Amino acid sequence: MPKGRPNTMNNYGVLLNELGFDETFVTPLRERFLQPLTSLLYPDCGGGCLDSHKAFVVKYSMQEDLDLSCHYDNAEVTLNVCLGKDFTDGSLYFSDMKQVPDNQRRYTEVKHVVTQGLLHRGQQTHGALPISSGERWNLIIWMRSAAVRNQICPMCDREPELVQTVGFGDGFTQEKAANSPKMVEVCAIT
Ligand SMILES: O=C(O)CCC(=O)C(=O)O
Ligand SMILES: [Fe+2]
Repeated sequence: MPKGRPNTMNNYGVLLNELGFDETFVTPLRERFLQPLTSLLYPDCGGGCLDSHKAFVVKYSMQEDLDLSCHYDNAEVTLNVCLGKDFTDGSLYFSDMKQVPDNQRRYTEVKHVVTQGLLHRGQQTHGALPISSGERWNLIIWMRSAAVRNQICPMCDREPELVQTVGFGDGFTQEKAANSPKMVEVCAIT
């Protein structure tokens, strides 16, 4: 079965839509359980009107990716769940929102506990430190709000130019008919 990379940063992992998990698992999780929380926590960045997502599992091991460099997500709000397995080190770190210049950013390390989920703004810069043994697997859900990203692309900070696609694409929509097809942005960085 052909298999895509989870995103352009991680080399190892799996996209959950390729396993058919969107309709059965991720969409109900987002709508029923995550959006009530994100509405309260992140009303400033679309937490109350999330309407699509990109979900994937990332894998780190001694022979594969060890860490993830500092970045922001193609998301308004992100859920990151530590699935295990056994590993040492590999903490997450968080810094300021992407608008803060590199040389003024402060960093906080967060030890991620297996089974626990962590919500954060997608545009807050973050990364994962190298593991020093074992395997680290995380479920990542990049949640998106068309109402927010249709105004300005969160990856290039410009007005989106749209091309038609199937599925959620990168979460942009053409604000015409309610049932208009989903669109993907041409400069997508995922
Ligand atoms: O490995 C992690 O826990 C972070 C993954 C991440 O930040 C991402 O995929 O956007
Ligand atoms: Fe990320």
